[in-house]
Amino acid sequence: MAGKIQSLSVEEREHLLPLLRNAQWVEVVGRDAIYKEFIFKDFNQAFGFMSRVALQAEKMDHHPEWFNVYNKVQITLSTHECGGLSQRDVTLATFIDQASVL
Ligand SMILES: C[C@H](O)[C@H](O)[C@H]1CNC2=NC(N)=NC(=O)C2=N1
Repeated sequence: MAGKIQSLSVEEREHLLPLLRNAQWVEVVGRDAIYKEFIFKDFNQAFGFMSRVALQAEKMDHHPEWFNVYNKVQITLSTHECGGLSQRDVTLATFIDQASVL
């Protein structure tokens, strides 16, 4: 197994959280996690997006918590291993944003 995943440091948070907020990710209240809602034209678009994210999540071995109804996909990212936000969440969030506009 790879080394322990580190929670984001205070300095990393000061740098990264404003970037995530600019991209409409919000910090979850009461939990060290980020959340964003995506709305698509229809279920087909939403599920295509989810398929792209699923393949990447498997590659990264880092998986979103998500909820889908029809054209809506709500996603929460956090790293269980460190009990909060890690660089992996930032990397996956960036991928997810790119995958949402394909
Ligand atoms: C055993 C497996 O590698 C771990 O449970 C992985 C899988 N996917 C994961 N996904 C997320 N979001 N956080 C984790 O800590 C995590 N750990």
